[in-house]
Amino acid sequence: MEKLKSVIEQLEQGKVVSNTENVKVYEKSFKDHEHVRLLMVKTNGNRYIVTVGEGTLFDELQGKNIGNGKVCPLSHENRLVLNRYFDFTVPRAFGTKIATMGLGDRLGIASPGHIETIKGHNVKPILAQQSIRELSLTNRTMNDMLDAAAFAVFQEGYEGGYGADGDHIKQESDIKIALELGISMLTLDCSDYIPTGIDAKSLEEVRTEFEKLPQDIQEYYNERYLNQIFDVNILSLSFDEETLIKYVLEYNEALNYMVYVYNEYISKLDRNFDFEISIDETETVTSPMAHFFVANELTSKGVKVNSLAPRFCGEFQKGIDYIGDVEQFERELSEHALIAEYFGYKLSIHSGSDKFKVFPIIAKYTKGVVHVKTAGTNWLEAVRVIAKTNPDLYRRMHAFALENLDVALKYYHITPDMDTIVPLDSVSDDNLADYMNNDAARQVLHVTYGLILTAKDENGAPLFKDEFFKTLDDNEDEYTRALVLHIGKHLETLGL
Ligand SMILES: O=C(O)[C@@H](O)[C@@H](O)[C@H](O)C(=O)CO
Repeated sequence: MEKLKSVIEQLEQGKVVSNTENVKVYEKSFKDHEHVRLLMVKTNGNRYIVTVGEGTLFDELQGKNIGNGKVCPLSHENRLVLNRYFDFTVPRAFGTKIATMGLGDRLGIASPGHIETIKGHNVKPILAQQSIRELSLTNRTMNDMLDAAAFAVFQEGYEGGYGADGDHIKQESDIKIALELGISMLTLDCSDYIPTGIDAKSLEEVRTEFEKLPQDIQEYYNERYLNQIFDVNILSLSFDEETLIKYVLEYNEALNYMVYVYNEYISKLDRNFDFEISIDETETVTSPMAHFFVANELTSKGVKVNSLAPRFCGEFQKGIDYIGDVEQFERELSEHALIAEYFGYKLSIHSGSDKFKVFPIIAKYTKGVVHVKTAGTNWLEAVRVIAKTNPDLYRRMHAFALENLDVALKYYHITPDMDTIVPLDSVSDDNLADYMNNDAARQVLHVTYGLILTAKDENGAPLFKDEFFKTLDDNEDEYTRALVLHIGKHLETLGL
């Protein structure tokens, strides 16, 4: 702390503060706000906001008084203070007219690199984006995610606006918490309400199930869809009995939940908000017709969505390129895009990490109005930095990931070809980062992140976490460069 005395003095005198041997200064964070000066610095691996001046902002920030100033940790309480005084640190909604990119940060340290990455691109960043699955696997809270993003925008002096997505939320209790904490976007995951296997059933089988639904529901759907033609942009859609019945059986319950959540929570918010519907994390592929059916029902019930994530044909597995028939994908995506445009929301592409084969197709049909989510690839870039800068740690993490893969497969669907992973003892330190160019190794490291970050030794001490964060902190510029390169490639291929 004493090392920060001279920073305080220089701030008081209105001097430009520069790095010293012991203190890294985040120059872009400097703010002079109503007689209070603030600057973010790092010393001994810890970041602080150093402040001098007088007034309520100075008084409200909590920290240690040194000389005439104060050294404030990046605590949750101090984040709330920044939110009250600096609007740009508060997450905001972006509506349906501009592209947005979900930049999930499982570590809470990637956002400075993401902010650098989006410069010069036509996209707004959703810097805070974590699913309940990710938060529980990493032992983090929604507030940890929000704090990290707000401090990152402050550190980088980024005033262009960012979003915070409560991603893949299923339970009502989690919706309530996330909304109260100030998220600007909610991704409602309806997969628990979408039964699988309906598509494979015969007309007779599904008809029997349909007839078990209340009479008024059956009539409602029959009247609305049978013997009708729907003109959707250049598409002309009509439903036969079997198709309609299957969609009703697949989506009726999910639709009820979407409508309920919208009426109960989203429509009552007194702030702009991005509401996303996700029907992607299920084995039931969303055909363009099914997409239309869901969207048409939502619209008729007054539900306003900002984006919708279908389950596309083929496979969007985590951390690797698209698997499947690219021509079929193009045909279907073009229709999904027309449907989204017709209803006035953005198509949302989940598991958007590394889908380079299909990004140009997505770019062509969504014409710069799309939402793409990434998360795992940002973690994998951190792992790449570890492989380059701390080979010994990488080796231990890699071995641990292979040993514990089975546990991680309960949470993620991946199909890595394990035979393509070169044995660790045959790879020199200089080549360890090449594992991050091998699909199977990427996937193994991708899905085991939670296990790696929470593993403990026999004394209960973190097995990797502390060393992992220290290594990345010592190499923060390297991590930023890696993200600029890799996520930059995403943005360029997406034409954003
Ligand atoms: O791993 C997760 O739970 C999330 O990051 C993803 O499912 C997220 O919604 C996503 O699609 C990131 O690519």
